[in-house]
Amino acid sequence: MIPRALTIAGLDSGGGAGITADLKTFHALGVYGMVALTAVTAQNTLGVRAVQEIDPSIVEAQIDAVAEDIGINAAKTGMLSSSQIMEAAARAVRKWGFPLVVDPVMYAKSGDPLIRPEAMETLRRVIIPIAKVVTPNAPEASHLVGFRVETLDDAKRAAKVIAEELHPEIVIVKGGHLTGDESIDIVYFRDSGEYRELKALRIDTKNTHGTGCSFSAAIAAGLAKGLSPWDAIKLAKELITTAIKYSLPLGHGHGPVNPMAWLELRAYRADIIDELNKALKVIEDNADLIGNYIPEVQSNLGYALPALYARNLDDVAAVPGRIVKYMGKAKPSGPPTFGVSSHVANYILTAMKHGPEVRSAMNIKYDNRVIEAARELGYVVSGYDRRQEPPEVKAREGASIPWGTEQAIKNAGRVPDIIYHLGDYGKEPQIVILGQSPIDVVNKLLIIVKRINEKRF
Ligand SMILES: Cc1ncc(COP(=O)(O)OP(=O)(O)O)c(N)n1
Ligand SMILES: Cc1nc(C(=O)O)sc1CCOP(=O)(O)O
Repeated sequence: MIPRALTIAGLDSGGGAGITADLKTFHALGVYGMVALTAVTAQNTLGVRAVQEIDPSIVEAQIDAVAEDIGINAAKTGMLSSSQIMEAAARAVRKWGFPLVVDPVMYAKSGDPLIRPEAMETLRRVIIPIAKVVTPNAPEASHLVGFRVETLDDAKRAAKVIAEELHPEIVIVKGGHLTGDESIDIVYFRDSGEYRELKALRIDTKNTHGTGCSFSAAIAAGLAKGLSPWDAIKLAKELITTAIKYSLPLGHGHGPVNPMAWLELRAYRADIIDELNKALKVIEDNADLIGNYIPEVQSNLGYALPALYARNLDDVAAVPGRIVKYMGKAKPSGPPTFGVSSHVANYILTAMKHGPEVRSAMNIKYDNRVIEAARELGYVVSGYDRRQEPPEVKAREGASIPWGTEQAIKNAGRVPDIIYHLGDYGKEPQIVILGQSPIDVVNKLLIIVKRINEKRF
């Protein structure tokens, strides 16, 4: 049966934190998500404007309702703003006995408070002691222990104090607010007294709204799936690092992290390979026609992840060993794979900066008839002169094609359908056909080639 997890948390109307972040995270990890809503916040990326707490008896009733009927394999708490809500949640947790991850939410990213001052003591006395895992960031840990947590040594000391004084099984003092090239979380196991560290490269972004929510939800999802606490924590660190890397630049403040990236990246990668395979089949079905247009350097057909995810050459799939000319026919050398193209991938990544929907391209042999036919057919054609390439660009590995593509886009005033160059010393002239998908590119090529063939007779 599908694992089931519950979030006991607040609603962020901006969709970045609270229950919406939690549900996205649960589902990204293949866990069915349920909600016990504790508060409605009128909130966006800039701050919290208003809060309406839910009646504590309704919070408890929500937990009872889903526990009785659907079952809860693990849960997490987020915003618990009052002592009464905390007492109600704690009663239900004790009654049903599921493992609990506590994100001790105190302030929003904007600095606005999400807990009543008098509830701080209830958080310490009632909620944290029933946690399997508690996940304070450095400022939250400081509030819980009464000293400033600014260094890794402070974080270690705070984790031990929280475990010994408040009795959760595992304490994670998160490193997001600390400094250094790496974000290091300190994990402390109360029973064994053991410390472990979780490290990830620090990602330079202001769009971190919902980080703590998604991280704690991911741990709860891992526990719901039956992972050991340590495996659940490691999985959560991977998910949140991906969610921050691909966070969304929305709003004017701290944009939301993107837990769906965990799922979307896998789905898009599979889809891209499928689409390339379909287009390569069309090339093989027209191998004689297309064989005449394979250049000396061979051809490649590339397809990039959507703009949010396309950062470098590894995010573009193409044909390893390229599309060769064999016995006069076009023949893909191998199955489409990510990270195997540099030339075609660079055309695509540069074009995407100007037209994010243009995610595919194929290079063919330069032939003046292709340029003429493409123009007659109404395609936008634009060239660049490799001989004009500045020496500093030439000297930089991999810089020539981005430079040339920029020139061609500038000349056309938009991303063209066709980019060509007439070569340089030791560089074969090329034509590159661009499009939204590999099928779009191959269709353009076939339309052009058929037009040339029609004109011959
Ligand atoms: C309703 C609600 N719950 C929790 C938060 C905290 O989220 P955020 O401000 O992004 O901070 P972390 O998730 O990183 O701790 C909130 N703002 N609203
Ligand atoms: C070698 C080469 N040069 C091209 C140019 O346009 O200058 S296209 C090309 C072939 C494709 O290369 P890849 O497999 O790295 O995409």
